[in-house]
Formats: sequence, C-alpha cells, structure tokens
Amino acid sequence: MAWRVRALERVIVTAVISEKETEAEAYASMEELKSLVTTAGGTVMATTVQNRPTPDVSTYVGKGKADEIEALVDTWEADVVVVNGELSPRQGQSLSARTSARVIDRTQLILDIFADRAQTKEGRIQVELAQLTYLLPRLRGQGHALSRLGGGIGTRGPGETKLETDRRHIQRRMDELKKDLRRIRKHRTTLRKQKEKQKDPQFTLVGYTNAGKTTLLNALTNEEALAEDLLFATLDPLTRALRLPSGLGVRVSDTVGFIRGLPTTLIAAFRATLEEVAGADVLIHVIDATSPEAEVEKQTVMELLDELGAGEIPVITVMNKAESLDRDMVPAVSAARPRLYISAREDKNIDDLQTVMEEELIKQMSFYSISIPASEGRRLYAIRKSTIVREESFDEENERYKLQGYAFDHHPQIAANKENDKKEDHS
Ligand SMILES: Nc1nc2c(ncn2[C@@H]2O[C@H](COP(=O)(O)OP(=O)(O)OP(=O)(O)O)[C@@H](O)[C@H]2O)c(=O)[nH]1
Repeated sequence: MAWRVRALERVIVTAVISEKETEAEAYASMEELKSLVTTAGGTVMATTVQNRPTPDVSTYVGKGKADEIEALVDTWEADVVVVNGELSPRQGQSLSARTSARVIDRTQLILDIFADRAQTKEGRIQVELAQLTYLLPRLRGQGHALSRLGGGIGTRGPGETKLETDRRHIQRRMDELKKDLRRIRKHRTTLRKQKEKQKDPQFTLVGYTNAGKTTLLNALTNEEALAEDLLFATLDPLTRALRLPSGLGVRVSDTVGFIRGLPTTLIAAFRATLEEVAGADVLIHVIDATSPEAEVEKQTVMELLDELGAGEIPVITVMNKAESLDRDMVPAVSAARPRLYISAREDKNIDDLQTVMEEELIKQMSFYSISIPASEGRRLYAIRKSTIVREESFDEENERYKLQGYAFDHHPQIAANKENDKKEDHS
C-alpha cells in the first residue's frame, strides 16, 4: 500500500500529550513511535509535541502546531509525518491538506510494519484485510486515501460515483480475502486436530514487542530463529518441540509482540497467533527487565490477554535480559512474583525456567502410579515421553516396570490403566 514508510524516507513525528497521560508515559510512547519508524526503515528528522487536554477534532494538533509541522516538513524536506495516535478520517484529511508530506498515524505505521514482516500466506492476507478494514471508513470524500489505492479522485460529483466503485471494489477484495482465510483455517484446524491427538502440552510465549520471546524460544530449544532488534520480528506463530528435564515432550510457540495503543481489532486479525495463545496450557510472559517502562508493558500485555479471553490461563512470568541489569538497579516491575530472572541471550537460568515449566504443568496434572510389563516397550516409551516421571524402578521377579509421576487426567494409557485396576479390584 502506498501509505508505507519506505526505506530512507525522512520522517517528522508528532503527538498530542493529553490529560490522560503522564509525561513519562507520553515520552516513552514517543520513543516507541520512533523505534517503529526505524523498524519501518524511515529516519526520524524531528519531533514535536503539543500539550492539550484532548486532540483537536478537526486537525488533531491545534492550528498553530499544524503550521509548525508544515514548517518542519519544509526545513527537513520530510516525506512523511507520523502522528502518535489514531487519526479520525476528518483529522487525517485536514492535516494532509496542510502539508506536502504524507500524513499517517500510529496504526497505519504498525500495519505497514506488519505488511513487511508477514511471512506466511495467512499472515499476508490478515495484514491486507486489516489494512482495508482501516481504510474503508476513511474513504468518504477522501481524495488522498483513494489516490493511495490508485483511484485518484478528490472532487465531488462524478468523484462520488467513483468512490462507490472503489468502495465496492474494496468490499469485494475483502470478501475474497475472508474466503481465502476460511480455507486456510479449515486446513489448519485439520492439522491442529492431528496435533491434538499427540496431546503434547502447549506453552506459548507472550510479551511486549522486543522483550526477547524469539531469543528465548531459541534458547529453550537450542535453535536459531531470526531474532532482531526490531519491533515485531515475529508475526507468524512458530512452534517447536522441546523435552523438559523429566523427558516430557512439550510444544513451545512464539507469538506476535504486543504493543500499547494497538487496536484490539488489529491484534484480533492475527487469528493464528490468538489460537496459539488461547489454546495454551501455560503462557510464558516474557518481560524486558531492563526497560524503564517494564511495568506499563506488563500491564499492556495482561490487559490484552484478558481481552483475548486468555486471562484464566496460568502464566509464568520471566524477567529477561537480567544480565544487563545493574546490581543495584531496581527493576521497574512490581507485582510479578514469583519472578524468574533469566538471560535468553546468554543462556542463563534457562534450566530453572524448564523446571518451573514442569512445576506449572504438575499443578494441572494428577499423581499416578503404574506397573507395566517389560515386554510392553512401546507403551513404556510413550508414558515416559508424555508424563512427568518422578520415580522409576524395575521389579526383576515379575519383569515389570513401576512408574510414578504426574499425568493429565485424560492421558490415554494412564486412564486405561486405571480402568484395568478397577476391573482387577472387582474380580
Ligand atoms: N541483553 C539482552 N538482550 C536480549 C536478551 N534476549 C533478547 N535480547 C535482545 O532483544 C532484542 C529482541 O529480541 P527478540 O527475541 O527478537 O524479541 P521478541 O520479543 O521476539 O520481539 P517481537 O518479535 O518484536 O515480539 C534482540 O536484539 C535480542 O538480541 C537477553 O537476555 N539479554
């Protein structure tokens, strides 16, 4: 889409600091917007903010500020103005009319980055759908939005007819995309059902963008996935298999990073990621312990999890990048107890995390004790891999293995064994 920030474009960022925010929050959010611009490939030339109770309904910033932005655009020969908020159609239109640079908002910028990062077909369709959903209500009378789509009208009269055609065109494209998505999802549901049969417990990494989720996935599973110091390196869920210390096989998935000010509808567009979150047995919430904004970031993630209906899933909280914490530096996160300090990059305390992962699963499991003939090697192997074995002994006289540990209640072999025990009790 033509609203994108292209590589090496010169960018002016601007924001209204409203009464709802503290100065520190506003400052952090601006810093984040700057990283988003860098991630998108642009260069921030200048920043300007305005303190006012609420954004102006027609121009977002006040009229005087709008003049200042125009002057900055001229001085820096800027290509783009990025506003740290969501512009209403009217605000976008009137700001655009005042400057020669393109005017985009935070949501558009994030969509732009998503568009660049989506790797799978599904990811790409989801981004396009989110972009069109964003654009549709902004079409009315908007010459700019239309020319972005190659429609190029700006006047009323005959233009309105063209507008309707464009609207129908977009609507049709959205219908097509939705149909494609349904097909892909049906296929994934089939795959998921096959996966569920294996019943490996599912851990899902969640966290603020850049917290270190991908690096942690690599550290846990000893593999190399792309970890970048860019926001949203991960858009499509990536799942890997892992053996915990007891030998239990589990799956660990990475997800898209959360970010403040991200409309939930946009997150909701990333259904695949959501399914990984909602289907998890345990979530691992990764926090960047070195971030001065760690507390706000943590809250953002927890609120989003709630909105996504994942508020009830047990969470392990890990404080990452601990090796970079000064010894006397007090981390900015308060209530995350028990806290586990790790360094995903330097492989520190990853074993501890694995132990905690097992302990968390045990809370959802029941104790079992089972005796299996040595001849049933396959069954023995399956139980070792799919339960947490705490004790194992061999009874030579009867040639039977005795295993004790923890398993999910629905575990097929353990449940079957209980049935057999009952039958034996009766006979
Ligand atoms: N100092 C330090 N940096 C780390 C650590 N873990 C990750 N990082 C760095 O943090 C940056 C982000 O890491 P990622 O693993 O891509 O983060 P992410 O949470 O997957 O990011 P998104 O895809 O944006 O959600 C990279 O530059 C990593 O090298 C750590 O333990 N210590």
